[in-house]
Amino acid sequence: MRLRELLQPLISYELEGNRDVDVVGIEADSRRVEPGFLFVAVPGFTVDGHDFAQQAVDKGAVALLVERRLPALDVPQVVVPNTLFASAILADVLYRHPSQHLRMVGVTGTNGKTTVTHIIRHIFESAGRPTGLLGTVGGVIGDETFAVANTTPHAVEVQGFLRKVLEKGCTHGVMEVSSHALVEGRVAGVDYDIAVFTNLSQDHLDFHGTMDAYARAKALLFARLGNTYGDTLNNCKYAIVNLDDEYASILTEATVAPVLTYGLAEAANVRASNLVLTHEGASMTVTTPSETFDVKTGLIGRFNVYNTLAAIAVALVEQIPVSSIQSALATYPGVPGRCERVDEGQPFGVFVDYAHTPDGLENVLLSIREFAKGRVICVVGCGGDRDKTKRPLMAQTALKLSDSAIFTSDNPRTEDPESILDDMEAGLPEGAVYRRLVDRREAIRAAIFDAQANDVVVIAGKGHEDYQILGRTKIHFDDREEARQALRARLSETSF
Ligand SMILES: CC(=O)N[C@H]1[C@@H](OP(=O)(O)OP(=O)(O)OC[C@H]2O[C@@H](n3ccc(=O)[nH]c3=O)[C@H](O)[C@@H]2O)O[C@H](CO)[C@@H](O)[C@@H]1O[C@H](C)C(=O)N[C@@H](C)C(=O)N[C@H](CCC(=O)O)C(=O)O
Ligand SMILES: Nc1ncnc2c1ncn2[C@@H]1O[C@H](COP(=O)(O)OP(=O)(O)OP(=O)(O)O)[C@@H](O)[C@H]1O
Ligand SMILES: N[C@H](CCC[C@H](N)C(=O)O)C(=O)O
Ligand SMILES: [Mg+2]
Repeated sequence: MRLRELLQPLISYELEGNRDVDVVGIEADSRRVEPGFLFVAVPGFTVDGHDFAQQAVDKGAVALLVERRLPALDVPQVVVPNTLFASAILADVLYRHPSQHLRMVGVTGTNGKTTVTHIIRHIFESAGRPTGLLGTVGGVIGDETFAVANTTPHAVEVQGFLRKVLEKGCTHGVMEVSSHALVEGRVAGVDYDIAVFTNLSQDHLDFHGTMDAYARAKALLFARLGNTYGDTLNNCKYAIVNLDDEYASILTEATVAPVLTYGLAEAANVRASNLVLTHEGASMTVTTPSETFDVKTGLIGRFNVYNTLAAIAVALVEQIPVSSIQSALATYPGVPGRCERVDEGQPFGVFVDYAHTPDGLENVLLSIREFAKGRVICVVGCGGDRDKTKRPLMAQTALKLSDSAIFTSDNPRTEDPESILDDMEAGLPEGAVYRRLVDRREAIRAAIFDAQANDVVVIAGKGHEDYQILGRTKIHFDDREEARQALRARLSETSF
């Protein structure tokens, strides 16, 4: 595509050089530039991408998107105020606006995004609407899966993925939209039809600074929905918001689109009542302005009632028949690494879960306590190079809501694993009883060797992850495999 065509939707930019060069790709990492690419110079948190422009040109970049003009480079330079946002718009143009040809659902919130997007995809596909999915666990189109580096990747990856979704014949796209992505404009070129808010609680304060700024980041998704209600179905935009969350009004006030609320509160448009929560799942009655029906799901815990309601609300605005929603929920297999059972025939429960925030941990432990007949044993750690303020809170939650807490490493990244554990311990009261085992394998083993009949072991924080990041190295590590190995060893030694 010629540079002049690519730049068409940009409102304000300066360009020196030939507008007619042919651009075949866009890339913000000089190391991945190929001949014919436009290189995007991003002033990052660690280094400044402008310093790599020469390297990009040497590798064949035919144009540069920059925030300041760079001297002595013999390719056209497009100067814009914010290269991240501008590159997101250009990626949408390069991939020929895939989101405009799909019904696009974006799900944001601190916890539950992965779960809600997976349930939505399952309902859509069960109702004959092929749906591409993008999020923490990866990209999914039909039977194909694609690895991703981030929950919401860079704009070029997002747009390239959506183009694939469209080309594979999908009618819908559903994706997790992280607050980082919203602030950095990774989805600035995506035309969402439905925005969903799950909840907001403490996380990522290292990035956003305050809860207020974090909430405003989430609201960006809702601010972008237009007010085309009443148009053809393809143009209807909806905001779907958890009314029981204390931040709900920030989201509803941010949008001009019609709002459909969900929750347990009387006032919610899609409301659940008659909840029956067991170790096998949940059943509930769902009331909407026009009908009342029962649903059953294999997902455990009150928080999953919210996730289920969010997905039901989306399905309803997409006019999926209630019977289809009911049968899809009843057969939903669950999300990898979210309350995933590990069963080797032992007489106690073992769950691997992705709770990595104080609220996530509280929710999963409270849910498990509701049905655990014996003790709850919790193995948990906190990620390095991430929000430090959540560490003491997660340790307090684990101590308060479990009978035996074992603190260990999550992904320490470039931090000293022992000092992350020190941060966790700093929140604990004098005389608190817990164990500290920095080696995650040892911690999982200790929990499984400690468990007695009817106890429940919860291994929290890493869920589906099949790696551990130590320093800058990624090693293979999977909580489910580790639990299975420890269970086999235990069962070979102990007869219950
Ligand atoms: C805080 C954050 O958003 N960081 C992202 C950011 O990193 P950064 O600003 O430090 O990048 P940098 O290293 O300074 O580099 C600046 C620019 O120079 C370029 N560069 C760098 C070196 C070089 O040799 N050549 C070159 O061109 C880089 O490609 C980049 O464009 O830009 C990088 C390139 O796009 C991202 O990979 C990186 O995400 C990292 C991996 C990350 O872990 N982000 C997390 C915090 C994140 O985004 N998480 C959210 C939330 C998850 C959730 O809660 O659901 C997510 O969506 O995953
Ligand atoms: N609605 C919810 N409210 C509170 N906690 C939840 C909710 N849904 C899930 N959780 C907890 O949070 C963990 C992560 O859930 P999930 O992966 O769906 O969230 P996410 O928003 O995608 O997380 P991430 O920010 O890492 O992408 C789960 O394993 C569970 O412990
Ligand atoms: N999306 C979350 C995942 C955290 C998972 C946890 N295992 C960790 O590595 O901190 C984040 O980027 O903060
Ligand atoms: Mg996720």
